[in-house]
Amino acid sequence: MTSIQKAACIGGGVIGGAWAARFLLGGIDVSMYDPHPEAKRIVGEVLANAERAYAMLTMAPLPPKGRLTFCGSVEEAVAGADWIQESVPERIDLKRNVITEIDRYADPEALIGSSTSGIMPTELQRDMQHPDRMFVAHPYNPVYLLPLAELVGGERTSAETLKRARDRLAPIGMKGVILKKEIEAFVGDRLLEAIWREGLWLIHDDICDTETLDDVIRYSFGMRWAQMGLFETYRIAGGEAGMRHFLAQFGPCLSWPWTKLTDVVDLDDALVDKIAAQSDAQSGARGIRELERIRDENLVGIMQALKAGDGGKGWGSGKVLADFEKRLWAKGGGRKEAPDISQPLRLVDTRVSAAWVDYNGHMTEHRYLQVFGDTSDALLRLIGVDFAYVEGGHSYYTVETHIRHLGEAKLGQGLYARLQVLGFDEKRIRYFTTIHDAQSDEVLATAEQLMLHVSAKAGKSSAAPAEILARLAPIADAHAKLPVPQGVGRSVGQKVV
Ligand SMILES: NC(=O)C1=CN([C@@H]2O[C@H](COP(=O)(O)OP(=O)(O)OC[C@H]3O[C@@H](n4cnc5c(N)ncnc54)[C@H](O)[C@@H]3O)[C@@H](O)[C@H]2O)C=CC1
Ligand SMILES: C[N+](C)(C)CC(=O)CC(=O)[O-]
Repeated sequence: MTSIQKAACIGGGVIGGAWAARFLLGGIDVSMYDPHPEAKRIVGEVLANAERAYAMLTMAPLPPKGRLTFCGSVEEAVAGADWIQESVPERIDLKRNVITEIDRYADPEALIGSSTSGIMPTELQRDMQHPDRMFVAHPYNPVYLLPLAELVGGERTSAETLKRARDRLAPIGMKGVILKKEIEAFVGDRLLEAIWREGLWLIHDDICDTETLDDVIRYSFGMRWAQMGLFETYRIAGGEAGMRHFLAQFGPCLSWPWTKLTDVVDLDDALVDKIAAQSDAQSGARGIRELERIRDENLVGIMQALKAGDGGKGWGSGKVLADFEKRLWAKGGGRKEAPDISQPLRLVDTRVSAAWVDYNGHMTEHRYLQVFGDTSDALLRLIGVDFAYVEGGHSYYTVETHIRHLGEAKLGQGLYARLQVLGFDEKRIRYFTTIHDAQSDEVLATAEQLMLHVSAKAGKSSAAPAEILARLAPIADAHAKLPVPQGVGRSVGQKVV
């Protein structure tokens, strides 16, 4: 699979800045051109929020962050780039001129994507010398978290270009979907436009205010749509008879007056004032960056939940995240330098994400187990029990865990975990892990655990092969020289009655 080596972002506002963050956090150098006098500050703030979100999103080893360079011209920015993303304002004349300028200076092999929300690529590529490599890559805000890009070719885009674009997005955790034909506003914005139009009418006609309308979405079908789309959801709504029954039952409603879709609401001053005032009352107490952070925390939580879907394989955007992490582990998970085995192994560094915090305002108990589990996985990778090993039919399963909670961890707090091997034989590994506050090193929790080597096919324990045991033995020997950690062998000792 090919990957992007160097990206150029032309336009660094809401979308261009977030594309830059997606590339940079994917380890890709970015050259940015945006004449806005505050472009550096704006992009810097978007990037800071993106880095915060990634710290919560994944514990897989991200590549070293790419280098961001601000350039004085399109020509300078596109030099050496193999993916160029145009994200200037939604005006056809401006976009066409910018894309034609990109085309003039870019490497002929470079891919040129436009972030346009609705202009047909045929319109945008009209004046290009090499239009075959130009397409729409329509992303969703925030680009650094939401994985989708609609890939749309124009009359002169080659089919190969769209395939190459899709392949290059996967390594940065994105899912490119190729549309069969171009159409204004593509698929996503056609659907959003319908709901947006209807929403404006509902406010105009005083049926509800903006807050009530948003509540209707987020407490109901908005939650459904994060995990299943329109058709799969309605198939289920058809009951056992499925889609045919759904169409038979609700088809006739389509000709009832359930929509004002074809009418365009007049956005006159009165309606603009009304919507702005309601929106201020709803959300004005918080700044945009704060709202972005809240949105990002929620999205991270949803994506992590979806990563566990479908029996742990990942579902929807959670599957894209799982695949992204698989690639990261395959690339960077096997440590380059051997760790210092004379001390308990520092195997995981992480941060408390919003989804980990419970009603007591601190990290909830099962997230400790998640960090302990991630630490066990890191030990296994270290001794050669990686994805390929598991796919080969063998693994280690945890069969016993005793956790002690000694301190609290709060939202955003940095944590790290250290693991000491207590003993092993051909089937078992016994070990002790401590979770620490990254600032003070204070121990917040400990776990004593036992893992068993298994043959997944046979469904029972089996002896680990010699090469795995040979990697484990020096660690266990070194750790045997360390003092036995406090808490080893503890059970729930306090008598309550
Ligand atoms: N905001 C959104 O939710 C989404 C927007 N889009 C699309 O992304 C594109 C950009 O939209 P936003 O980022 O929202 O707009 P924005 O207004 O936040 O950013 C546009 C940026 O382009 C810069 N710019 C203006 N002329 C330029 C030029 N000649 N060369 C380089 N930079 C120039 C501006 O200084 C500004 O920073 C549009 O095509 C929009 O339809 C796509 C998906 C979602
Ligand atoms: C409002 N918008 C048309 C610019 C929205 C998009 O294009 C996609 C999104 O992120 O909602």
